[in-house]
Amino acid sequence: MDYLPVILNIKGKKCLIVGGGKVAARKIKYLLGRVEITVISKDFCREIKDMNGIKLVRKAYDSSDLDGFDIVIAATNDERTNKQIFLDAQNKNVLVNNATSKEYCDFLMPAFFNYKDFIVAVSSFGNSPKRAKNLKEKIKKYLEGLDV
Ligand SMILES: C[C@@]1(CC(=O)O)c2cc3[nH]c(cc4nc(cc5[nH]c(cc(n2)[C@H]1CCC(=O)O)[C@@](C)(CC(=O)O)[C@@H]5CCC(=O)O)C(CC(=O)O)=C4CCC(=O)O)c(CCC(=O)O)c3CC(=O)O
Ligand SMILES: NC(=O)C1=CN([C@@H]2O[C@H](COP(=O)(O)OP(=O)(O)OC[C@H]3O[C@@H](n4cnc5c(N)ncnc54)[C@H](O)[C@@H]3O)[C@@H](O)[C@H]2O)C=CC1
Repeated sequence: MDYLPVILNIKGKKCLIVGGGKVAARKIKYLLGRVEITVISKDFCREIKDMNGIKLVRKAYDSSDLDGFDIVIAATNDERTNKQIFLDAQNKNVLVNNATSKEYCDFLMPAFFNYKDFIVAVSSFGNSPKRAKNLKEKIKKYLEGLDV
């Protein structure tokens, strides 16, 4: 497992999300109000359309779309496009997360929650995101009422 857990400082980073469905919407919410966000997609779900403070660009992904960004999240439902985004990002030194393949990610998104002065995050190294989510929920319940 060639992974190292880190806490990424995203302050001032320019973030691109490719894809406009529910998975993109969830990942946008993690960043919303904290960084500059652009979303490129062939179409956008209602939840994304209703978000304030993000730039929406209706188009199919193209390699030049990455220019000027620090971080990209590939969240289309087309694995080939997401893999292409990963390859382009590697070429351009853009940090990349890919919603359809752990193999083509620089970083994975853990299941996480804020707790008091902490953040608690759980990863299955991409092997079982649903179980990571379930474990997160159990830890959350366990911590309720605990004095840390
Ligand atoms: C590798 C990774 C890349 C990344 O996205 O960063 C990835 C990849 C994939 N996820 C898939 C499926 C699902 N993912 C979720 C949920 C979450 N997935 C998240 C992270 C990650 N998912 C990264 C690894 C995390 C780790 O290390 O464990 C969470 C934790 C964080 C977040 O992204 O928000 C978030 C919980 C948020 C929360 O609530 O806390 C659910 C359940 C649900 O949506 O409720 C399902 C349906 C599962 C089912 O139903 O069985 C598929 C198959 C798609 C398909 O087959 O179509 C792939 C692709 C593949 O596995 O190759
Ligand atoms: N990582 C994760 O947490 C999870 C990942 N998934 C996977 O993530 C993928 C996306 O899921 P949803 O958001 O539910 O899909 P969706 O079908 O709702 O949305 C896909 C979006 O990608 C856009 N798109 C497709 N090709 C494009 C291109 N070439 N250029 C620009 N935009 C393009 C579409 O217009 C659409 O807006 C699915 O393949 C699913 O299997 C699903 C659940 C959780």
